[in-house]
Amino acid sequence: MTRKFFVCGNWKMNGSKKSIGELIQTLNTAKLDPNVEVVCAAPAIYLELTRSELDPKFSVAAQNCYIVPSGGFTGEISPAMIKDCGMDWVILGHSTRRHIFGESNEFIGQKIAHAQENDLGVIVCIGETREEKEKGITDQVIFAQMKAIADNVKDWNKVVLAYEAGWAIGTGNAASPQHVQQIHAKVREWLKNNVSEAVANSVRIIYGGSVRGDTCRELAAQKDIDGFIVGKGSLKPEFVDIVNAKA
Ligand SMILES: O=C(CO)COP(=O)(O)O
Repeated sequence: MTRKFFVCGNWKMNGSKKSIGELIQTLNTAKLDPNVEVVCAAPAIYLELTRSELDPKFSVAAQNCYIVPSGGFTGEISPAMIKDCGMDWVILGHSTRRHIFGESNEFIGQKIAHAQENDLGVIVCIGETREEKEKGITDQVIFAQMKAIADNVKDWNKVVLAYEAGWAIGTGNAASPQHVQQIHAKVREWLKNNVSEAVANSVRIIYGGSVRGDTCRELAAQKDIDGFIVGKGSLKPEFVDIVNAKA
């Protein structure tokens, strides 16, 4: 089964009209591997600007959403609004959301269910913190996250799983290709045992945590690494090299 390589630039809370405009120019004119699906996740306030200026061959993602269509939820945006403004994807469960904003597995599950009801693609992040890794509970943490995800997914064709080594995010040092491959293989095995073999074979599992132009090729060569979610590296021209990691 071939899984289309998937690279998401997660801009997080970065950029301005000027810098985003420049980044979009770079992406629109770059020579990119046509076999790669590329998604840019912009801050909510720049979503429409990004969608209108970025070449239609790219998708655009929101970085979060809420669990109901509308109402008295100051500061939140809904999947219906994200769709209404022309986006196809939303990132859910990013380690920022889990560990700075205290989102639980259960809450992230509710977000997944509601985003799917609105036909939004979901890029769902899983992964362990440094503390959890040191305690030796990585598998336990990831499988609990997977259970909350699987309990809420209706359409696996619209899910991309992102394994983010929490301890590698923003450090400049990615997890080793061997570590990432091992975790991705375990996640696939979990899917085979708890969802189905077809889903285990078809769902894309991408890696995040200090992916850089110079280290992405070795990661991309691993058999269960189907792409990347990229923070800092997605704000620079280097992102083009990461998209082209398999070319
Ligand atoms: O959190 C990440 C992507 O969602 C990774 O960020 P960095 O690539 O900056 O480590």
